[in-house]
Amino acid sequence: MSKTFTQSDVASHNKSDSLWIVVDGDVYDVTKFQDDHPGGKKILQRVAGKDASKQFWKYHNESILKKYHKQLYVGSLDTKPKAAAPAPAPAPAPAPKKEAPKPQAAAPRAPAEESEALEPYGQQIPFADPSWYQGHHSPYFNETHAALRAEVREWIETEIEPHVTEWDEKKEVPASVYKEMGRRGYLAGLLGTEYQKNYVDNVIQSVAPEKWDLFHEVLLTDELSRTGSGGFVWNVIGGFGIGCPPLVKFGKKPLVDRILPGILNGDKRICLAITEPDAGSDVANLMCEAKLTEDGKHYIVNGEKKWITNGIWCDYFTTAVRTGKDGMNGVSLLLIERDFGGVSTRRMDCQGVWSSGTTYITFEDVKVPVENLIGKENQGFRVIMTNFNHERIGIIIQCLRFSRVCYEESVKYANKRKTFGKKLIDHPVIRLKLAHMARQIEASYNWLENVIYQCEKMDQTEAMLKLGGPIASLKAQATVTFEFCAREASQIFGGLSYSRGGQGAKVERLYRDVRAYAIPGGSEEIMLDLSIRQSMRVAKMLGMKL
Ligand code: HEM
Repeated sequence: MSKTFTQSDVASHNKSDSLWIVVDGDVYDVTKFQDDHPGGKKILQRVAGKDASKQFWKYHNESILKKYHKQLYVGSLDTKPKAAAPAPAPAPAPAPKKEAPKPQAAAPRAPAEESEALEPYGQQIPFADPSWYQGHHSPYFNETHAALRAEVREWIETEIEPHVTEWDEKKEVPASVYKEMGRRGYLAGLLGTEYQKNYVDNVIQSVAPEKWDLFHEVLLTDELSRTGSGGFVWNVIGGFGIGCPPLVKFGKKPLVDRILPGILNGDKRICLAITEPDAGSDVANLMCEAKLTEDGKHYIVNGEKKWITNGIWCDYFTTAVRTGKDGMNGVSLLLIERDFGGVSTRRMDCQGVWSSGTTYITFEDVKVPVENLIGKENQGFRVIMTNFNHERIGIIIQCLRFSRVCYEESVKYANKRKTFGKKLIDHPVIRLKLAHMARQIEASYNWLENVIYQCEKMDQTEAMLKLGGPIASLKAQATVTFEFCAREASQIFGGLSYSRGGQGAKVERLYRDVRAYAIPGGSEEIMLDLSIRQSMRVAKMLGMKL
């Protein structure tokens, strides 16, 4: 139980050799911390023994208290109202008894039930969360999504968010976090398929595997992205989210059975290695070669891959290689294992997503058994194309939440910062910025919901044909929205988003992360062009009349 103090107890600790302050009814002993305080010790000494809530909130955001609470908190004022007991942390549910494992494709969703609006959730800042968080009706989200939301948000707010800035600066997230993603059963639900319950030790606590749908996947990625760090999100699901689905959907069963449990339980890491120093969006022209040995048992792989997310930490590389003639019909996918030897990885220095481990890879005479071929020889391009839709949807979800983070941070800051005698929010020019951010976020998110619903309803081939165009267009829409919101938020935060850390930390970081979303997975230019070309081609096939 925490200690209780009176106001006069606190007032007696008003000197630098014993310096206490009160923030929101909680008492902090900052005696030892004062020399390390980035804002200076004098400023703390001026409020020694006093309630410093007002001053504290002027200069910091919530994550500071979460981060320093354990180190500095000594008790609460006797006048502080008692809070309700926190909900116990979820213990992951064991996976059901294992049957012969079989990867499943997404099943069509049951017809939408007439939905009651869910209870409002979160801080109720208009447009800072999707509208169903504010008690609006939704045909897509129900109680199972709300339960998952509560579970993930609790974890992110207590264990992740307070450390994200530090991890970004260190360019690394502790390995225990990816492990925890597996332990909580999250990885098995992020593949664009049904929940892979037969391959994990623990299934997600709050949603029964048979109730899992693509909207749970959207929600999980969305809530992870509230950290406001592309580096964090890509660290935990970047390589996995694009490298693992081809294995699950097109890998041979013995290969899947052998390696998938290690990946989904968070013990092993996988990434997607397609891009090369000389082949980005132009995938059909990649050069990394795989030659079949004379006995037909192995491929010998030689070549380079560049900008590969998570590569430095990975055990497995879902790799695009040239096994045949030039162009798209000579491309195959191979699952390369680091243990085969001949695989070297080095970290690349990039503008953004610092903690994601962007990697340069060289393959030198790597001997890969033919059993590790994913899909059919020379037909890898189709697998890559199918995978692109999942990758792009991930990018869209993240970009839209990052846009919301920029907007939410701006709204909060605009409500406390005063200039020319008024709060920022009371200046019409600032409200106009917020309004332009919100309208783009909401329009894009509503389009995303529609696309996800179509993915649920269509089979894979139909989805690849009919949704390739809209998803490409929405990817461009999402990255442009993100860039706009990061820019406008930076203008609202001013100097605080120009320096790193502190109140503007999320905005400054996200501004640097923008290009990591606008370029990979298909640049905006390629996406917009493809959206029309692909949609026209499909419409022509389906009988478009011009
Ligand atoms: C529990 C007590 C406190 C802790 C743990 C704390 C921690 C920090 C940290 C980590 C920063 C670096 C910037 C950031 O990450 O936000 C900072 C900056 C600062 N703090 Fe504190 N602080 C505390 C109390 C206070 C109080 C009571 C005041 C004012 C009376 C204050 C004034 C400032 C100022 C002026 C800055 C510099 C802000 C800037 O760079 O714009 N701090 N503090």
